[in-house]
Amino acid sequence: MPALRFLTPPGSPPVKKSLALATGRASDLEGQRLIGTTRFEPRSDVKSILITGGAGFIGGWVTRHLAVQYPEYKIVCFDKLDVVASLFNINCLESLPNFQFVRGDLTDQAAIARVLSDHNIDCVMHFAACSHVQNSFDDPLSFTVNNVIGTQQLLEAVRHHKGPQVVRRFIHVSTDEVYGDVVESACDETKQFMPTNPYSASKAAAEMYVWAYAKSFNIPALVVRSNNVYGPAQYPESNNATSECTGLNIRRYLYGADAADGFDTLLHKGVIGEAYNIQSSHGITNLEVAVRTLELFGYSPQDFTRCLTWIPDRPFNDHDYWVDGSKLAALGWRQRVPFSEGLKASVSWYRKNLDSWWPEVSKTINVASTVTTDIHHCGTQSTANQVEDICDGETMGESSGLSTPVMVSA
Ligand SMILES: C[C@H]1O[C@H](OP(=O)(O)OP(=O)(O)OC[C@H]2O[C@@H](n3ccc(=O)[nH]c3=O)[C@H](O)[C@@H]2O)[C@H](O)[C@@H](O)C1=O
Repeated sequence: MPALRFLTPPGSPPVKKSLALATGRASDLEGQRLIGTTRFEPRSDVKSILITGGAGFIGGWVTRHLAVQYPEYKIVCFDKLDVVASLFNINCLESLPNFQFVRGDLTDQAAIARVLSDHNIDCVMHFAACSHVQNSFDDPLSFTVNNVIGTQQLLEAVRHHKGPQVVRRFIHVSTDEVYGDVVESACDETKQFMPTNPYSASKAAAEMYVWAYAKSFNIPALVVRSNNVYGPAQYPESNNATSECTGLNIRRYLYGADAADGFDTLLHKGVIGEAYNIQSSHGITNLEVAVRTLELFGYSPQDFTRCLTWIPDRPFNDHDYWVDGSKLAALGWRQRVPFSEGLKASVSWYRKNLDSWWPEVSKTINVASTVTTDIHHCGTQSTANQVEDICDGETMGESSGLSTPVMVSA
């Protein structure tokens, strides 16, 4: 099979090593491509889609999904390949004639302009961003540079892109975090932004530029604010599966395949000028995530307390992002994968692939035998009691009767 056609702007570091590593180890995936299930009638006004951050986690799921499900579209993945990205996320596409990878940085407007023109881009899906909240407390300005200035450089390049094709759809990937803490009841897309950390502030700022460019320069934009996405091929951001705060913070988890279906639905059916929440109905506490993960690694309840340690919490930690996803549901999207099955698929995937995806990380994690989970303690209930409750089934739980995740073999 031809090697991936990686085009890199002049002066970029050679990708040969990681390319050989990537293509050489495609077999580790047993040819599996992790994608969603939806396929719509291709749009007549879209031929060539630029996916920024397409070698990352959520961007990777959407890149694989669109490249495999839509041979009618040219899919151009633009990624700077920072530490959280991996060529393994896209090397399974190497044999597809409609897929192209271009290495480049969003803050380089000229590089973006070249890609827009060289590939006659008429649709942009903007995933590239610094996304790890914890890191934004330590290095907030890099989030401004990458997420705000990077988005504006992209908008400027799109604004000035006047090739034979102009951009007809600009899908901006925002986040549910722009709302800040949403605990009392589900919020819809009209809720006021109340970002509480440097990451979510940078995403809120980026959205403001998108809406301003839409108004002033007619950028045909729609915005997506998703709950937490999880699943195979997510960079393991910390050495342990750590969970901060009391362990009782809630997140609503969406398996990668369901997220890919959500973005696919919005690519084909989303209305320009609108924002859409992607809502997961599976809310679960950090502590329960940790306990469920330990169970999947074969630990028994008496081991849990030994594996759970408390470390300092984030400066501020949103308790929940309870969003209402009715607008997207009205377009026909449904969440399919229950958290229990998605977590099982994820754990099994990491046990098989972690050491090849991110060798430098896997050296610090002995995935096979040790999963220690750090829980931030600022609550009153002791770990043991909380863990007991979870083992006795007193948990957030999840809706049942959803089908298993889809993995397409080559
Ligand atoms: C939609 C957003 O999802 C992600 O942000 P979020 O902070 O909600 O996700 P995390 O996975 O970083 O944290 C979830 C939850 O677990 C705690 N935790 C996480 C990682 C870790 O190493 N230890 C932890 O204790 C954390 O305190 C949270 O309460 C995504 O990163 C973001 O881009 C989104 O847009």
